[in-house]
Amino acid sequence: MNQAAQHVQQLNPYAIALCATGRWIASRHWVPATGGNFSIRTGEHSALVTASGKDKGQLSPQDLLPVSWQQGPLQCDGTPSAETALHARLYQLDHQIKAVLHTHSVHSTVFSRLLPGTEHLLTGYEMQKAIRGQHSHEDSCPLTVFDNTQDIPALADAVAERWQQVQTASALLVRGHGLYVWGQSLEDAKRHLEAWEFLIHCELERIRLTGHV
Ligand SMILES: CSC[C@@H](O)[C@@H](O)C(=O)COP(=O)(O)O
Ligand SMILES: [Zn+2]
Repeated sequence: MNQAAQHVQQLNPYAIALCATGRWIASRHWVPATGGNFSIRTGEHSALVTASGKDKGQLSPQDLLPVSWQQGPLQCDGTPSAETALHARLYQLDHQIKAVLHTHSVHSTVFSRLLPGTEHLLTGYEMQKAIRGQHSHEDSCPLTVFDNTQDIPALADAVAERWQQVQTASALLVRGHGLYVWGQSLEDAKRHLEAWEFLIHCELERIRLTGHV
């Protein structure tokens, strides 16, 4: 087996795990119509990233493309997610991040459009403790909101500028677009995704019932 084939084989367990995660996310209806993208870190300056335009619930290992930013600019043989620059920036901002999941659920999309400002402070939910670093329902956890743009490097810059706040939630919202979560393992990222979807759903119900954002 040549070196390239060996490298691909070594990455296979990561790819298989991410494909299974994609099926679970799709079963929750959080990645309709090819929306969303996922990645898993494979080194200090590299990750496997979903190929652009794929159905994220029907991924196979060859749909996960090795991407490197070792030399600065992103390098990949193929067309990785249109949002790869944001994934790479998250890995650069925190070396402990091992997986990034981006979804387009109805709840996160609608919720992001109801928020007037650039952050939403969440407090009072036991489920907050599913977020790394949150220890009590009495804590307040800021979920940072960014305006949508097709300029992903600019979005990545905006995230870096507000990283101190953004990192508290292990998640961020892009208005009218969707949710990004990450974790120190794939399981961590999955837990953050499920917890944030639950919290966002609760907040939407609260807003519906009270009329107050
Ligand atoms: C189906 S439109 C969604 C895309 O514009 C984008 O936001 C997205 O999440 C998926 O893009 P992709 O390039 O497949 O990773
Ligand atoms: Zn998207």
